Parts: sequence; structure tokens; C-alpha cells
Amino acid sequence: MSAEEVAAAAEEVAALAVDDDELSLDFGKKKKKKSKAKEPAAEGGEGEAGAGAAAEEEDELSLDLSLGKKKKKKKAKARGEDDFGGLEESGEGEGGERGGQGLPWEGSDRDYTYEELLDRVFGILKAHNPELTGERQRTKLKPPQVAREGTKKTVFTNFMDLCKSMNRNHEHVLQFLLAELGTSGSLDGTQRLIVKGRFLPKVFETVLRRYINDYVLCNSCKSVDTLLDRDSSTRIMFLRCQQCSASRTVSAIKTGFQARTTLIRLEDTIIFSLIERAQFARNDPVYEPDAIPVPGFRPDGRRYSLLEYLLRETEQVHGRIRRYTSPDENAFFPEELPPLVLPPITYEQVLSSCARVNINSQVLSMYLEHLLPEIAAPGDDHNYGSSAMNDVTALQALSKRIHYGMFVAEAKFRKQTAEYTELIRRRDGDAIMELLTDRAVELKVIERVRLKAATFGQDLGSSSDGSGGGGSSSYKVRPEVVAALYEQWVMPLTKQVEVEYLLRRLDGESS
Ligand SMILES: C=C(O[C@@H]1C=C(C(=O)O)C=C[C@H]1O)C(=O)O
Repeated sequence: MSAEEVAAAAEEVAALAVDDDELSLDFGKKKKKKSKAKEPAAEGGEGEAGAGAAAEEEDELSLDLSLGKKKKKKKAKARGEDDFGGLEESGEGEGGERGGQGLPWEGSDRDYTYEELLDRVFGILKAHNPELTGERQRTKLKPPQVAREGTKKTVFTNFMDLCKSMNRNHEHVLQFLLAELGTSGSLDGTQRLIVKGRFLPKVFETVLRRYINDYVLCNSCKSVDTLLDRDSSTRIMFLRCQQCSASRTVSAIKTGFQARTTLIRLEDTIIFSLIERAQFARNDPVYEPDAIPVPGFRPDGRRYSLLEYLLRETEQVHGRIRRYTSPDENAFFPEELPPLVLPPITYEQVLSSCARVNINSQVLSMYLEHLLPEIAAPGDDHNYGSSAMNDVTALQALSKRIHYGMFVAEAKFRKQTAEYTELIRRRDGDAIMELLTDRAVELKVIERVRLKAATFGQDLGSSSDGSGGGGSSSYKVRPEVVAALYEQWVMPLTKQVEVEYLLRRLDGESS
């Protein structure tokens, strides 16, 4: 392949990735939650899992957004955190200053400035005819009435009333609320909102404030007398002020991170580490328990192999800085994790806690039995350390990708709850496998992996001679091999995780 071809392939890869995004599943939560996690999002240490860090790969996407959010939050606070009535914001502080006694230019021989005079006029006006100052009555919003329902749910009784007070469609408010809380919920027969999980009233208040800022308040005159409508051709939403006629676009509700985007990002690490590993020979002693005398013994008395040793030691270091407290990380030696040196984080709970799956022993054997023999040439070049290091990188990325199946499965479950529930109740694993399989997506994944492997694994030096060559001999690993391994091993294990997760998805559900 020529350099242009490589560039073209890269473009194609990008195009495929975009396609896939459009298909992607939305749900629950994400990293921008990090800032929120510090708020009392859920009652005392309740959530033990969630997608918080799962969105690590998503940072770039959500960065702007969360920065924006932070700013808005500050503003909201400035408006008086303790008073939920603050729908109508009218710069009271300034009014007070304006009304102050003692004229700034008094006692000096300077003239007043225009602003000072304006302040004075407004001060007098406010004192005598407040209605003429353009300041509107503050629209009081009742605080959310929230109670716990059983141990796992929260009921928001006056949700509909609040939607009416804000003059907003309750479906829209509901969508926003659930996305922000990273949970599911619905109205019950008496129009109360029931959400899954335990949340304090304050949390609803915070989210509603955010909603008001984003979707109700006019930015220009701060009026709440606004309408939200959608341009049918562009599908862009506008907020139009009935008072001052200002209008602004508002963003669509972010319904959470895209599970498939994460899978796509993990591909890069996996493919790259496989290609890196391919530089070295098979190096069997790395995998034989007694070939290299590493310190320490397994509980059953045999020694660890060099690979097991490095994997375990890596997990010890990463474990201390809480890598494995994150819901999207699974250790290969989960029983042997060390104590944390950083305080634990409470993640939001996205996955069902009784359904956690860890199939790392299968990931390891799949790697050793099927991937390694395909990518590394037989023989021994004594590069044991480098081989083992690349193995560890590949294994950790493979494990993460495969276990990410739980998040994909959760997203699918939320989209087709009735269908899955039925199959789960019947314990019909095969039917679940069929329902969650999306062959079109799989084909895209395979093709994209092939292209990425071709791009990353290209030996650019050898084809820059202008010969336009680039037969399979110029690849460190043949792209078709990487694609085939993905199809035969990586994707099926991901789907196995999906099925195992779903089969346990309803355990412990009180229903
Ligand atoms: C991951 C998904 O679920 C299944 C597994 C896939 C995979 O491992 O790449 C792809 C498509 C689905 O059959 C998905 O739908 O994206």
C-alpha cells in the first residue's frame, strides 16, 4: 500500500466508525457524572457499580459538555441555592446596590457617570414603583416531593405539577431527568413518577434547576415565559421567549454514552497490541509455569508462569489505585487484589449488581490457545519480557472489550425490556443470543478491524520505495488474520458475556 492508500484506508475506517455510531445504543450514564458523583447523587454509598469510568474512552466527546455544565451550575448557585423558587431571576443584588443611599459623587466636585445616574434612577424606581423596573415576580416552584418506595425505588409525587408550573411537556422533562440520573423510571397509575434507585429530594432539585436553565429560562431577559419547539426540517429545538422575543437553540437531551463507541475505541488497543506482540516469536517459556522461576506460588502450590506473574503484579499496582473498582474493569486475579491507596469512588449503578460476569479465565485461554499461535511465529527469540508485556496489554484490552458486553446487554435490555424479560424468565439462552445478535453490526466490526489492522500493521518503510507494493508480506500480521480472530473468538466471547449477564439480569429484582 502506498502512503495515499494508507490515508484512504484510515478515512474509510473513520467512515465506518461513524456509521456504527449512528446505530449505537444509548443509555444511562457517563463520565460527566464524575463531577456529579461528588454531589449526593444517590443516598449514602448505595451505588456500587455504574458506567462512570466506563466512559473513559468518551472523554473527548463529553468534555465540552461537562465544562459547559459546570459553568451553568455555578450560575444556578449564584441565584440562591436554598430557594427553589428562583425561576425568575432578576438581579436582585444589583437592585439593592442601586437603591443604596449616599450618592457616589457626593462630596466631590466630579460629575456623575452615566451608569451611576442610571443606577440612581433605577434605585428610585424600584423603591417607589417596582412594577416599572421590568423585574418580574419570581415564580415560585414547589420543592419536589420525594419519598422512598421500598428499598430500590424513589417516588416523585408532584412531578406532573412541576412540569405544569414550568409549562413543559412532561415527556421531555422525564427524558432529561432519567438521563441525568442515569436510571430508568415511569409514571404510575396516579401520575407519580417512580424511578429506579434511591435519590434524595435535593438531587431532583438540582436536576430540575439544570433543566430550567437549559430548557426554560430565556438567556436574554431571564423570563420563564418561553416556548420550546422543534424546527421540523432541521429537527433543531428552539427556545423562544414570549416576553422579549429572543430565541436560542437548545441541545438535544444527552441520553448517555454510546456503548458501541467504547467497543470501537478498544479495538485500537487490541489490534495494536496484537501487532506489537507479533514482532516476537511464540516464546513458549513465557507461558510455562516452571520455565522461568518467578517469585511466588499459586494457591495450589505451582509456580506462576512469567505471563501470570506479570499480569498479577500489574493488577496489584493498578488495583491499589482502584482500577478494579470501576464497573468496566475485571481482574484476572480478582481474589488477590490489594487494598486501595486512594479512597474508593462510588460509581453510579448502571449494571444490575447481581448479574456481574467475569470470564477472564476463558479470555486467557482463548488468547493463549487461539490468538497467540496465529499472530506469533513459532520459535524462541528470548524476548520474554517484551512478549509478556505486550500480552498483558492485549489481555487487559481484550478483557475490557469482552466484558463491555454487559453494558451493551444492559442497553439492549432497556430498549427491549419486554422481549428480553420474557426470554430471561424462560431461561432461553439461545433465543437471547439470537435477539441480541446484530449481524449487520458484526460485519461492520469485522471489516473495520481488518482495515485498522491493515493501517496500523503496515510496514510503511518497505512500501515507500514507490514500488506500490504491499502484498501481504509487508504486514507484520495479516489483516485478515486479525479480522478472523475477532470474528471467531473476540465477538463470540463478548456475546457470551451479554447472554450470561442477561440471564442473571432479573435476579434480585423485587417485581
Ligand atoms: C456488541 C454488540 O452485540 C453483538 C456483538 C457484537 C460484537 O461483539 O462486536 C456485534 C454485534 C452484536 O451481534 C452490538 O450490538 O454492538
